[in-house]
Amino acid sequence: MNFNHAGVIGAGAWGTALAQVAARAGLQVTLQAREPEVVASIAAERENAMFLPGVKLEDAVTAAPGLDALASCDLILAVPPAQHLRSALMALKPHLKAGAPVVLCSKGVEQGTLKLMSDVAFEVLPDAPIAVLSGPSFAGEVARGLPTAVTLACEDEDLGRRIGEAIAIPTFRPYWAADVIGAEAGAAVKNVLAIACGISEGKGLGRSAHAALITRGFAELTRLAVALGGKAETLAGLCGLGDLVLTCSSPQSRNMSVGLALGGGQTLEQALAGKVSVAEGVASAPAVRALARSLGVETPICEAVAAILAGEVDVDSAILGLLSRPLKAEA
Ligand SMILES: NC(=O)C1=CN([C@@H]2O[C@H](COP(=O)(O)OP(=O)(O)OC[C@H]3O[C@@H](n4cnc5c(N)ncnc54)[C@H](O)[C@@H]3O)[C@@H](O)[C@H]2O)C=CC1
Ligand SMILES: O=C(CO)COP(=O)(O)O
Repeated sequence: MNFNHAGVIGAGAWGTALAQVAARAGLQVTLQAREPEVVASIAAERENAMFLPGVKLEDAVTAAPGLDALASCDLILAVPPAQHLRSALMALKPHLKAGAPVVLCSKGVEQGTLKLMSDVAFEVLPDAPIAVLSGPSFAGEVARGLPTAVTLACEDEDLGRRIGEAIAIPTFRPYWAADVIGAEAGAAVKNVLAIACGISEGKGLGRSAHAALITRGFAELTRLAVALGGKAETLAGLCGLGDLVLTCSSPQSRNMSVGLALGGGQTLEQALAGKVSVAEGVASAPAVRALARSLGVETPICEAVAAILAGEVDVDSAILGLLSRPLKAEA
C-alpha cells in the first residue's frame, strides 16, 4: 500500500513541521489543531503563527479543528504532548481508517501508568499498526528545510521502511529499525538529561562537566532502555545518542532552556512562565525516576533532575550529591 493522505494530530511546532515534511514528500496532509486561531492562521496566512511562526506552509497542508477530518487518512502522525497522547488516540479511534498505521512522534513517559507511548497506543488502538519516529530534529530547523536524519522504528520492518520512504525528503532522512522500545526510551530520557545539561550550563560548570554529563547520561539512558527490553545498539543511533547530543547542546531545546533557567537561579514556575510550548522532560522526569526505581536501574542524573523539579532538593545540593557519589568502574 502506498500512502497518499497523512493526518497529523497536534499542530504544535513539531506536528506542523512534520506536516510540512510530509507535504514536501508528496502527500496530501490534514493537520488537526486544537486551537481555533491556529486553524484560522493556517487557512488565512499559510502559517502556524502560534507554534511555528515564520514558516510558510506547503499548499498540500490543510488545517482542521476536529479528528473527524482524519477519517480518510491512510497514515497518521500522532504529535500531541506525551501526557495527552492517550486522550488524543481515544478521540481519534472512531475516525481511524482500518489498517492505517499510527506513527508516534511524542517523546515522554505517561505519568501515573509509567507507560511508554507505544504501550499507550497498543492499549487504546490494539488493531492499529504502530511505529515510532524519533531523532535529532528541532521543529524550526526541519520546517525551514535544514537537513537531519531520524529513526523510524516499527516491529514490522517492511511497514517501517514503507512509512520511512513515504515521508522521506533529502533533508529528512528516516532510517528504519525494529526496536520500538529502545527508540521511545531514548526519546523520553534524553529530555530529562537535557534539563540536567541546562542546569550545568546555567551554573557555569564548564564544557568538561557538560561532556561528562552527556556521557554518563547516555549510560543511564541505555541501562534503562535495555531494562525495558530495548537494544543498546538502538540507543547508539539517532533516537538515542543523536537526540541526546542535540537536545543537550542548544538553548533552542525547550528542555535545556528550562535547565538553563533553573541553573541561573529561577524557580520552576519562573522557568515555565508564559511558555506555550511543552518541555516534556518536566512531566517525564518523575515518571522516568519511578520507572527506573521499579526496574532497579540506577539513574542518578535523572533522579537528581526529578528531585530538583519536585522541590525536594535545591540545585547546589543536587550537584553536590552527584559529585559525592562513590567512585566505581566506568562500564
Ligand atoms: N518541537 C520540537 O522540536 C520537537 C518536538 N517533539 C515532540 O513532539 C511533541 C509535541 O511537541 P510540540 O509540537 O513541540 O508542541 P508545542 O510545544 O509546539 O505545542 C504544544 C502542543 O500541545 C498541545 N496541547 C496543549 N494542551 C493540550 C491538551 N490538553 N491536550 C492535547 N494537546 C494539548 C497544543 O495544541 C500544541 O499542539 C512533544 O512530545 C515533543 O517532545 C519531537 C521532536 C521535535
Ligand atoms: O526533541 C527535540 C529535538 O529532537 C526537541 O527538543 P525540545 O523539546 O527540548 O525542544
